[in-house]
Amino acid sequence: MDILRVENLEKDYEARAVGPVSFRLRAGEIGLIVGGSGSGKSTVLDVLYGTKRASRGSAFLCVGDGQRDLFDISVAELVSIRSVAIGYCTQFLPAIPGKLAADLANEAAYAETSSADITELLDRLALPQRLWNLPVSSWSGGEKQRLNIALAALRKPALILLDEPFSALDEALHPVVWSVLSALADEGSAMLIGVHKASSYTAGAETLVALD
Ligand SMILES: Nc1ncnc2c1ncn2[C@@H]1O[C@H](COP(=O)(O)OP(=O)(O)OP(=O)(O)O)[C@@H](O)[C@H]1O
Repeated sequence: MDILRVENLEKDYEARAVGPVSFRLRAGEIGLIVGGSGSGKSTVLDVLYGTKRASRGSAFLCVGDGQRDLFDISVAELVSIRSVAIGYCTQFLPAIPGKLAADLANEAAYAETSSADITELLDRLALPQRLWNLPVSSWSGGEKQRLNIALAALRKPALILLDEPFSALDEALHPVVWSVLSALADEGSAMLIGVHKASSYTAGAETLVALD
């Protein structure tokens, strides 16, 4: 089943930045948007999340029993759809001063998620306990990036957008993060990941959009 169907997405700034781009993403599929710096990966993810407006095109997302065009809905409906169906891991976690990882994780998790499950996930992502009671604003870039992924993994939305999820991580952590993303896909979340290039650890993910 297609969870997302994008048709002729275009984004212009002063000049054309992206498109037209069309692709489909199935439930449980990991799809890549591949392209060099400045090719438009973040722009595609931003317009799907609604932080930027598409200039033309459609993006049909399965919501409940129907489909909604993310480019043709009210702000209120977009906010409501995001809260249940879309997660966005940007390259940088906008940390609220004073917020602890434990607070963020508890807010993201469903009521039935046990604290042992949260602990296990943070451990798997190599986020040791010594960090949990430190404000997230003091964490390193790579630690924040992994926490962002942990928060998405706890929410398990139908669609997760990830912008360069490996950019601040050393190579040893790439398969660690990939295994968490693969497990999420196995549970049914579809993922769209912007990366500079496909690599060995992204094996199994299809390149849906090649930009340049
Ligand atoms: N608000 C804006 N106004 C004008 N041009 C913009 C704006 N935002 C992005 N661009 C341009 O659009 C193009 C695509 O940018 P985008 O950030 O999507 O690229 P990217 O592939 O994600 O790059 P990177 O890998 O470096 O993060 C770039 O040339 C960028 O300068």
